[in-house]
Amino acid sequence: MASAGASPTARLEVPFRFTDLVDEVESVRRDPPTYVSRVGALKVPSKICNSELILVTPPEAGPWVFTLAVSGGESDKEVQQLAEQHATLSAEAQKIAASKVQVVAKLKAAKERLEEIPSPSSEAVLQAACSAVQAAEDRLAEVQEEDRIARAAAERARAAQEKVACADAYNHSFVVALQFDSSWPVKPPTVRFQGVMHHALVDESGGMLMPFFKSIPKDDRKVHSLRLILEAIHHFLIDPLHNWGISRESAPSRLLSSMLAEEKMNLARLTTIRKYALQVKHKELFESPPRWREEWFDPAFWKACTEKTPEAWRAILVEQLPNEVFSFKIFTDEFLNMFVEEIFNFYSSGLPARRPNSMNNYGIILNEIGLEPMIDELQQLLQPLGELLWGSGPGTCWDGHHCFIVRYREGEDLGLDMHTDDSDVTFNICLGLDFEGAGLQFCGIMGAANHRRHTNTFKHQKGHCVCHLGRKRHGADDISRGERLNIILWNHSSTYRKSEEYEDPPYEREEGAPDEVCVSFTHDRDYGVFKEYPVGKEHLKGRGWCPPKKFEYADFKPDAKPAAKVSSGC
Ligand SMILES: O=C(O)CCC(=O)C(=O)O
Ligand SMILES: [Fe+2]
Repeated sequence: MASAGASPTARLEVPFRFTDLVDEVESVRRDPPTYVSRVGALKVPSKICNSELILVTPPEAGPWVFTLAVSGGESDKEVQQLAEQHATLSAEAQKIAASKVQVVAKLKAAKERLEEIPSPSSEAVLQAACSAVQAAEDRLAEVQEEDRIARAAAERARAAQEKVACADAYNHSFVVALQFDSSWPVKPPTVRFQGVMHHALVDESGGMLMPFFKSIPKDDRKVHSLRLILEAIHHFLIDPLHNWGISRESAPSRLLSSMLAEEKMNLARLTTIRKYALQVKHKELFESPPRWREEWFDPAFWKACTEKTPEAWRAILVEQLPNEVFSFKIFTDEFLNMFVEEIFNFYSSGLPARRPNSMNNYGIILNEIGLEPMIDELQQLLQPLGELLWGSGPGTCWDGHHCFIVRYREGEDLGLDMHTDDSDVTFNICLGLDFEGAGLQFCGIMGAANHRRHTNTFKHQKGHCVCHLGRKRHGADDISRGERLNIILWNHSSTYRKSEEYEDPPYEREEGAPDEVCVSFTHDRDYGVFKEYPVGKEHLKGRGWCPPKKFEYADFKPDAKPAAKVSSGC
């Protein structure tokens, strides 16, 4: 928990009262600041990580998590005006610099003329030449001063413009989770950006750092208020250095350059989202707030979502492998057709899209094209299922996701090498289109003695979802005909990721040689013993990490690294 270092007296004067916190939340819901949207409910998380790094059910007294979206829009008017002056001031500075060049040339010419005057010359001629040199020197001094002033003004305007560019890079609604406990309002809540956030001044998981908490203004009672915290988040998005109480001039240059690099990434992402917003095909997928329609879902799935009982969820599940792999029908054809149309519309827009990971070369990250709010909602619809299947760990408290499309067809990617996901629980939904082959092969859980032993094969079916732990080894067989598109949703739980189970999972010695279908050319040290490296992937030979040293099965033989190419020397 971040501490604002409040005095013990204040703690006594303003004790924690849950009803006060609820009142503050409800006041924000009734009358939100212009930069706030998607105000969620105040919820007790289903699990917390205790001091022994074990996930436990929280006690009665909180914590409480409140999520809402805060935008960095409405950038400072004064800064905006300064930015507008930038063009004028730079043009002025350029003009002055050009006239300085002219005056320097004049001075040079006047000096040369003076030197060329023959020695026995009239006093008047000499006098005139000296005056010309003097006048040019005086003018040069004036222009140099003007030049200095104009350059400084242009530099100030440029810095202001940079600030605006920064505000533009964060002029977007970011979902933040505030976590309160009974030290409120003496101490602030933790504040964490839940979605994609490229920013140099937040930690790896999107959490605000200490200087943010130190600078939050307090109310008349000298304690925190929810509105002041929201205002501080909004200001952080507009001008983070000012929010941290650091002037741009005194900020270390390494910090400035990493801020600029992150701003650029965020701006590039928002630029694609903003441009695509003008050419989307199905506006209902991009509504704010997002709204999933009943008719998009298979009726039994919708029933489970609305009934919210374990029985209703169990009724739709097909257990592909006990406790490890499940499937269910999720979408109707109406939704699938619309969604696929939208994806192809994005492909044909020609807008840049980052690839989901190093293995999928033709996918699109859905959070990068403006679908993040929809996926947030989908994740919340699926959360009870996560709780039901893996609620003591990876299936609990999902508060982040990486969601993307994978595409396979002739001439592009055909299948996917064996791997595990950077996901706590993965949902993999088949959008179609029309294809043959492409079985999804499952092997063991990473670190288990049978990690590379085949467990089952799942056959993708249009509109159906298969779910499994991210640590379960899996890979897709090559497609033998047609084209396949799937939505892959990787769910992340920041609570689970703090636990020892996640941080330091057990790792066992492999029980024996792997099954051929389970070996991976990107991960394994012995792939070549079982299969030929695919064409173009030979350089990976001998570079894998799995199984790690000391965890190899008996008689394990690693692949040798390919011999370095010897230059012919000519
Ligand atoms: O193609 C598939 O069905 C599997 C994709 C997958 O596992 C992944 O992208 O992580
Ligand atoms: Fe995967």
